[in-house]
Amino acid sequence: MDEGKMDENEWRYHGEGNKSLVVAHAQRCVVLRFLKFPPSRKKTSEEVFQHLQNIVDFSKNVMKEFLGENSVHCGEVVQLPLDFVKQLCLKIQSERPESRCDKDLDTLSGYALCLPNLARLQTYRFAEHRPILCVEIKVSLCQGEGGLCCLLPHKLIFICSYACQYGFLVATGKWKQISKYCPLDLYSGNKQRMHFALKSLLQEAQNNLKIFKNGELIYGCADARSPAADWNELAHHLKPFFFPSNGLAGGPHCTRAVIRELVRVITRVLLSGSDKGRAGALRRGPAPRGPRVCEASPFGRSLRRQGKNSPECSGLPKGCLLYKTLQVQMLDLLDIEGLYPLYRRVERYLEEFPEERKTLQIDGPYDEAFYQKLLDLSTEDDGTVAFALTKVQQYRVAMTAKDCSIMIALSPCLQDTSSEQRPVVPSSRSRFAFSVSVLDLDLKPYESIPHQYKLDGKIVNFYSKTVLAKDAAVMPTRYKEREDCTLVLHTV
Ligand SMILES: O=P(O)(O)O[C@@H]1[C@@H](OP(=O)(O)O)[C@H](OP(=O)(O)O)[C@H](O)[C@H](OP(=O)(O)O)[C@H]1OP(=O)(O)O
Ligand SMILES: Nc1ncnc2c1ncn2[C@@H]1O[C@H](COP(=O)(O)OP(=O)(O)OP(=O)(O)O)[C@@H](O)[C@H]1O
Repeated sequence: MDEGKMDENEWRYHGEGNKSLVVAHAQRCVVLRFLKFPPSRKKTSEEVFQHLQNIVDFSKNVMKEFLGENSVHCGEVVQLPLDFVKQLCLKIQSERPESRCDKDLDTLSGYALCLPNLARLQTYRFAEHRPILCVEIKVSLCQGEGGLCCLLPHKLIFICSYACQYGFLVATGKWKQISKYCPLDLYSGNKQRMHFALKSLLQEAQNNLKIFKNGELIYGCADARSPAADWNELAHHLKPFFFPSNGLAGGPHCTRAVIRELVRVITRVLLSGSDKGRAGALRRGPAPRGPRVCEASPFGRSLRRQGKNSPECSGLPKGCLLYKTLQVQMLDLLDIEGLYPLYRRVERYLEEFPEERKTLQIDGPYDEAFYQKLLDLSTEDDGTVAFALTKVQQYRVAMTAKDCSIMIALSPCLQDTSSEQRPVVPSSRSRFAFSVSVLDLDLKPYESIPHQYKLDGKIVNFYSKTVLAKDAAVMPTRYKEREDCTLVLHTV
């Protein structure tokens, strides 16, 4: 990219989250990822540069190590002409969803990240000329055992932390309605449960699912408050990919068939082995944690009705990206209640020795030494700041993996599949070359720990009150269906 000759007309709005905004080049397979800040909180150019460089270093030295070379794209920091950034900002403003406009794109520093456009191409080296379908899944919280345990009249049940949080977010108005999606189903490795999770995401995409065709968003909410998407329209877009040469008639039968194919292909891709990463080698204590069954998932409830109440072992193949992200999510050997006192220990130390913040690598550099310390999974607290710090850093990395997105790109194979350079996944009427990547691997800031602690307290409070008050108006429908809880016990 020639940063000297930038023309805003060659770039278009692509998407944004809470902290960054992405624009894509109209012809080339690259994106620019800008930071966003609240209007009152501007940062200096040096701070923005350092923040972006930290993102690159963390991807390169930590996440690439854990998740593998091919799944993580670190990108590079680029400096752009300020005039270009200002014009670009004006050009895209009208396309931004209203709910994201509480923060402004950083137009002052001139720095951004340049990354491959994962919605358009499959690997860095390979420029695509074929149609590309791309599915982005924000996996969301999937702690092995995080969540709430409730004591019912006859049994103890478990609600995963995702369901707890979403029940809370629906009640507080952030999301329209509770989704049937449960990360524990997606991470179960059981095909039926994974199909159910993916269909649930397709029904209620919220901020968890987006589908792009040739780089354009065709499905999923650009805005939390967008109306529900239409399966018939989605099937119309997908039909040429999954039923290329047959005259499958339109209508509900066709829609179902196309959606079923999509769900099957995505499941196969998610279960496929990817390149090496060291997450699988993370040593754990005697009882390995893994996804169990969540009461809030209709699938989980039906398993319980069949008497399959005990946690299932994770059936994910070790080489697949889901397995590796799960291992990183489980780096938090302590939940937030256990971690908070350790965070306070580090805080007290920093209050006394503020100059130590740098040596402790609280805000970077995220280098090889930082990575090595993450591998220490000991749980015996010797009362030191070093122990507390390791747990705090592991917690931050685990939170990052819980909030990342997986991007799956599918491109129909040419007749001669033997010439494919990449792995191939079959569907019933076609074959796709595919790639799987991970997005949004920005390390959660140290300061997010008190936020998590407060949020956790609010969620527990919300559930205690909701369950105990049996408030039919606030209680999500699927909790209403079951017996009332007599007591919400504790977070686990
Ligand atoms: O605060 P939470 O738990 O609601 O999670 C935030 C997410 O909200 P969600 O629960 O998915 O609706 C939030 O997602 P949205 O912006 O709502 O799509 C972000 O992922 C946020 O991360 P960051 O601040 O951008 O690093 C997430 O913040 P972190 O807590 O992971 O830092
Ligand atoms: N390299 C990329 N290629 C294609 N699309 C991308 C790329 N990086 C980001 N995007 C798109 O831009 C969107 C916003 O990016 P990202 O998730 O990194 O933002 P964020 O503000 O960090 O998100 P969050 O709110 O989850 O923290 C993504 O959902 C994805 O659709």
